[in-house]
This record gives sequence, structure tokens and C-alpha cells, in this order.
Amino acid sequence: MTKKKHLTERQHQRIAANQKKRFVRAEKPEAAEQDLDLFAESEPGLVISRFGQHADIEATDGSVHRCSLRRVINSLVTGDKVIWRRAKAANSTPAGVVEAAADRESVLVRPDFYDGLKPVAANIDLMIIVSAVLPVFSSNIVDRYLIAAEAMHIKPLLLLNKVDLLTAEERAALEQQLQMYTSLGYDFLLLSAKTGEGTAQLNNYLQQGCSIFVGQSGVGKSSLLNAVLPGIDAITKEVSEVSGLGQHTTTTARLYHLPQGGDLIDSPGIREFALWHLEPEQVAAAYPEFQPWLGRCKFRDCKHQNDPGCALQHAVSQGDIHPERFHNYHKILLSMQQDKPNYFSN
Ligand SMILES: Nc1nc2c(ncn2[C@@H]2O[C@H](COP(=O)(O)OP(=O)(O)OP(=O)(O)O)[C@@H](O)[C@H]2O)c(=O)[nH]1
Ligand SMILES: [Zn+2]
Repeated sequence: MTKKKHLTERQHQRIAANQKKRFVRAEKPEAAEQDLDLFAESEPGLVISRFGQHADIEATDGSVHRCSLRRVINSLVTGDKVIWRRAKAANSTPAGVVEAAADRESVLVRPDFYDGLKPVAANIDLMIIVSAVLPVFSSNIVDRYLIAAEAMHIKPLLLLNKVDLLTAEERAALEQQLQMYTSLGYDFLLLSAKTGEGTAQLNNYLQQGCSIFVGQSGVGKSSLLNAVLPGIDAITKEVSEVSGLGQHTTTTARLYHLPQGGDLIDSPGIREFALWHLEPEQVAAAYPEFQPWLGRCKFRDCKHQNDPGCALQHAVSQGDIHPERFHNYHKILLSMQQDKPNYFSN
């Protein structure tokens, strides 16, 4: 313990040097901004990872450069497309500077206690919602992720893992149950990370763009990620240790190019991504099958429960809305009201 109290000579020197640097920076706050001579022509790039005031930028030739960010950039996350300039001098720190970020096609957000909704990753094409089939397949959890995907305009794919554990009858029953999703236009994939069944189809989906894997603990996300990108868990761990930023890095997302084609954005924070609080209207808006019926209830403030003249209840009774989806809708709304401040629980 006493060791910590006494700084070594080198530590003293380093602190003094840092203070000096900070002082110079304070004197000339715009120095870096003005010195364009240091940097080459602007070029397009892709954010592979973001670390505080820096970001790893991939050039079109595939090389990665740790860059600083211009002050005008107020939000930059993994998956963002940028305009940057590389440093003219070799081995300079930073290796370049990010000048501007392009508009996002989609953005994954997570609730932050202080900042409200915080962007985590951008330009995601596919949210792969991983569920285990045993002990039971939970449509309630799947529906929570589907609501999040719809709210963020990211296409979802339902991935049912561990199908090696099912008997033929159980498997047939599961496929029957999943009809309620296919009829809404949602795709599903039966897979086993253990036997490898379904991985070829999974690769077809992955090749189409940039994907993320989400799902509850124990469903097999690590196993699946390691199947599509061997060694990914080791890399994730390494990133957290090397950058030494402590707890924050556990949510720092990273973009990987898959050898079989397509991109993957991953971090522990993304894997355990949970549904945040939404207003009841926003939840209803995330159900595609509700859309033709919304606004047609007898009472404008209809809660779609036992209210007379409820259009949604009518749609359920005539088979246009699946009763299980409708049941989950009410359950999800109720849980949002109950644990409103608890953004982080599933
Ligand atoms: N039988 C079978 N077991 C599997 C399969 N995929 C994963 N498992 C097992 O399920 C357990 C959980 O797998 P993980 O890959 O750690 O699951 P995870 O979703 O990453 O879980 P967390 O790390 O807790 O978030 C492990 O014991 C795996 O060996 C599968 O397809 N079939
Ligand atoms: Zn109603």
C-alpha cells in the first residue's frame, strides 16, 4: 500500500511534462486546429472504435489510424463514416484528425443515467436477436428486442440457438410458434453453435451488411460470435486492457470485418443491450400489425384492454393480431411503468 503513496522519479518527470504540455495547450487553444500543414488532403474513413477524445479510423486501403477529433464533432461512434486527414509525418501522434462525420443511416442508442439516450454504434443494418430454445423459448423477450429494433429502424433477425437440444417434435412445435413472426415479415434462423447447423445461412445474412448480436445472458452469443469470428472474445478483452480506460471500455464498441464477408459491431454493452423506457404510443408504433388499427378505437384514450369498442381487441378476436403478441404488448407496457427508472434491466 505504501508503494502507491511514493511516486518514482520517472513518474514525477512524466507529471511535470504533462503539466507543461497542458499549459502550452491552454495558451494556444486553436494551435492544432490551425495547423493544416501537418495534415494531408481529406479522405473518407470509417470509425472502427472510439476512445474518449480519439478514434481509430480505417482508411479505404484498410489501414487503421488513431486520430484526434476536431471540436466541431460532437458525436462520433463506431460505424460512423467520416472525412479525415492523415498526418504528413510518419509515426506522428495523433496519426490524423477527423474533420467531419456523415449523416447516419441508423443509430443504436442506450440509456445513460446522466445523458439520456446515448449513441453507441451507427449504420447497423441487422440486429441479430439471439434466443435459446431451452428451457423455453420466450416470445416476450423477443418482442422487447423487436420493439427496440423497430424504434431504431434496424432490421431484425431472430436467431434460435441450441436447436441440437430439441427433439423432432419440439422442433416442429417451435417452427409452428415462430409462424407468428414470419407472418409479420420477420425472418428466423434455427441454429446450433455446437454442431454448426445453420451457420452457412447465418453467414448469408452477415454478408449483407453490418450486424450486431444481442440477447440475454447464456443464450450462446459468445459461442456464436466465436463461430463467425474465431478469437473475437480474446480481442474484446485485449481492447479493454490495452486502452486502460477502466469501466468505460466495456461499452466501447468495435467494428470487425468478417473473413467470410460483412461487418460486425460488438462490445459487451451491445451484447447485453436492453429495451429502454418508451411511451405507450411508441411501443404501439413498434408493432407492425397494430398499424392498420391504431386510431380506430371508440375512445381516443383507449388503453386497448377491456375498453368498449377497442379496434385492437377486435383485431385480436378476428385473428389479425396474434394473442401472444398482444399479451406481450401489455406485459411490456406494465413493466415499463413499474421500473421506469430502471433502464438497464430486461
Ligand atoms: N447444446 C448447446 N449449447 C450451447 C450452444 N451454444 C452455446 N451453448 C452453451 O451455452 C452456454 C452459454 O453460452 P455462451 O456463448 O457463453 O452464452 P452468452 O450468450 O455469451 O452468455 P453470457 O456470456 O453470459 O452473456 C455455454 O455453456 C455454451 O457451451 C448450442 O448451440 N448448443
Ligand atoms: Zn383500443
